[in-house]
Amino acid sequence: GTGKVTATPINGDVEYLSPVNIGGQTLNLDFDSGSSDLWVFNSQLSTASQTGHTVFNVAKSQTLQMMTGATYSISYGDGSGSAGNVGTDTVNIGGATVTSQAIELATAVSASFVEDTASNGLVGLAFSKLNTVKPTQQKTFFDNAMPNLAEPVFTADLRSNAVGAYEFGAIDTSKFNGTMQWAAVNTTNGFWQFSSEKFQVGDATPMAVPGGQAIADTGTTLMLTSAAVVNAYYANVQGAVNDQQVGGVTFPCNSQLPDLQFDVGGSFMANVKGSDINFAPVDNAGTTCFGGVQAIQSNLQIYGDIMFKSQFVAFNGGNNSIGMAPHQ
Ligand SMILES: Cc1cc(CN)n(C)n1
Repeated sequence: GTGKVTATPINGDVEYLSPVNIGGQTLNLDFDSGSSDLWVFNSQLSTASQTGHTVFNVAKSQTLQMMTGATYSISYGDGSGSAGNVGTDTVNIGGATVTSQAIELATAVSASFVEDTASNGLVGLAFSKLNTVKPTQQKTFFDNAMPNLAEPVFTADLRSNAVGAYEFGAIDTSKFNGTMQWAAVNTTNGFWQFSSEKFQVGDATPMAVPGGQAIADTGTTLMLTSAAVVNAYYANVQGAVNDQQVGGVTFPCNSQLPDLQFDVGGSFMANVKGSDINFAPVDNAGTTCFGGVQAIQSNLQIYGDIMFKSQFVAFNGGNNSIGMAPHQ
């Protein structure tokens, strides 16, 4: 079968939320190709933590079965996290259904999750080896669904300030331009990881990347790469400054940002539109804007939603490859 759900941008494309049916209850969740736990806000949480959220009511599901002695605890690159117990239930994502999916039920969530009332949990879509359930590690929705999918794939069609889609089991060729190009994924670290050794602005000299590896991460808002690449890119932008106060590079909102090409698997260069690199204003007047490409100190670069807004991406769990093509 196949399944398709909307991916709705929240608060200026900070995250994208999709409806998921769990045991008959529908919650808006954040699909995260950079982690491997499916966890939800639920009726076990303190009233304070539940405030503003749609929670999964553990008493109301006819099909929820608690997994005795199982717990989870996860923390993310941005310092957020959650922990709790575990059950299994039927999960239906736009028609793709798994009857016994591990549902991780938060009993504690970090402040940033409580404050983010649009999101009621995450659906981890990286590799199951990263799943945090103990004593028995659990499989992701995609791993469980794959045998029954028409094709062992899911795609991310994320749009700038517009509703996009996640689809399981099919690649909708009407959603992208030209031929999709594919690269090998290295699953050793449990991510959708591929080699990405260089960036290029226009026809300038390509910039090398330390470590030369990147992950495709729908759960990260920005595109995070080396400081050297970030500085070289924004050197093309009049008035760009690295503003410690704000926490990264800003520039005048009316800047003409150049496109940025990045290497995928050593086999092709994919493009990020300059317009997508203008992430958001930092001041009320909308004079100064925050860059969508920012620096991290890591040999593993993180290509988040800024990249997905320019590229339609297919994740192939059958042969562990990643496909990209410019959105239609
Ligand atoms: C909640 C969450 C998910 C991710 C990316 N995997 N981050 C950085 N934060």
